[in-house]
Amino acid sequence: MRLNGEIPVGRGEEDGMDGEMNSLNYSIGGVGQKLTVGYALTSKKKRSFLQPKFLSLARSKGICFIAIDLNRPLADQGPFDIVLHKLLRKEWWDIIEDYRQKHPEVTVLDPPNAIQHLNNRQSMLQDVADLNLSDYHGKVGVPRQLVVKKDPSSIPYEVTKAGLKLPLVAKPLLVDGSAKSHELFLAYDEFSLSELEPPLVLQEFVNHVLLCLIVGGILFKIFIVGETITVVRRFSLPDVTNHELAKVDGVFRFPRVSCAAATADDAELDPSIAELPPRPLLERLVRELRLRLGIQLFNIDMIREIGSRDVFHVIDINYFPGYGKMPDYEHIFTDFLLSLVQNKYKKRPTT
Ligand SMILES: Nc1ncnc2c1ncn2[C@@H]1O[C@H](COP(=O)(O)OP(=O)(O)OP(=O)(O)O)[C@@H](O)[C@H]1O
Ligand SMILES: O=P(O)(O)O[C@H]1[C@H](O)[C@@H](O)[C@H](OP(=O)(O)O)[C@@H](OP(=O)(O)O)[C@H]1O
Ligand SMILES: [Mg+2]
Ligand SMILES: [Mg+2]
Repeated sequence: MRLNGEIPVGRGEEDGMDGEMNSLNYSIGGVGQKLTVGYALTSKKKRSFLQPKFLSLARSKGICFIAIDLNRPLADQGPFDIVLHKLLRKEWWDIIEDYRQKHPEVTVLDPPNAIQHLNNRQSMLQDVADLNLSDYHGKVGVPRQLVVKKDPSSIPYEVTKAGLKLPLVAKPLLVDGSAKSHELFLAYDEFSLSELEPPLVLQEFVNHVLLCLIVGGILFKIFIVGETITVVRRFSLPDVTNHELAKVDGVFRFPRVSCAAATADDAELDPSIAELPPRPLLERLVRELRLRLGIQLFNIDMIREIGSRDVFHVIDINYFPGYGKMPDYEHIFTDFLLSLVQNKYKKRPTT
């Protein structure tokens, strides 16, 4: 588990993949090993992930990145050892699934059906809930939540029927990498929720600040790259007090909190807030989720329940998150890519 400084990166617009072809092809550096990674990423993801320092380290280790041309059949490109992908286009899912089935020798990161499980905020947390991790160096659960598919007028009734406690965080049901899917609202009463546009997930807000700090609570962002776990601390929303709840009505859109600029790793924090979740708990959670989800590249957002030391809630899981801001991502990622191929060779029977 590493807790180094963050790598500053600018943000770009959210869009699909641009029309560029092979702009990041690199010849293989002077090492014996060759590894060809095809990538199909949004322009934003390319900018944040394929940074010059990473590409040059990869090149020195014999890893070559090739942009996949979406205007040509995938099977005519490569050959690739690994395909890395995160795109907004709907047509892509069928293309990559078909390719994966016809080319089992290529490691596709990650399988499209597994990613789709994380692209829906209802199914995303299901495996954590099913795991029922309690009494294992702590407890991990998920907040109670309700899905509203259509008819916002039924929300007040549904919220009361489900016994959900206010305030509620309203999140778009589907997560597709677009800015809209990250538009979140905090609702102080159930009636105002009818103003929002379904499909939505209404999630109980978990208070997670120990003292009434002005800056807000702390969120643990747990980055997973294969077997490697890296945890960083980010600032989160402040608690909602009962006094505030009684006084305020309405739904309020909140800005992107807990983004890379909200790093709390260098902040002077009360040790009871800053203490990371126990390592054995994280290892167990990640091992189980990797197995159940069938995914190698994701992160988990976790908060510690107010007043507890070891009760945690997972509130979000993201596929292929902003690794460009993960400390030491260059080394972690290149080692991971190389390990995939080494493992493949190890598994091959000798003739
Ligand atoms: N149930 C909750 N209880 C307390 N705080 C929450 C809850 N849900 C979300 N938050 C706060 O809102 C932030 C954004 O929520 P969430 O992570 O679900 O959104 P997102 O758009 O999927 O974010 P990401 O950029 O990580 O994909 C969290 O980092 C946390 O600070
Ligand atoms: O790096 P932080 O601040 O933690 O936030 C990330 C989000 O969690 C990811 O969801 C973003 O990836 P997508 O835009 O592909 O969903 C990711 O986008 P990026 O990789 O393009 O920076 C980031 O916005
Ligand atoms: Mg999040
Ligand atoms: Mg998310």
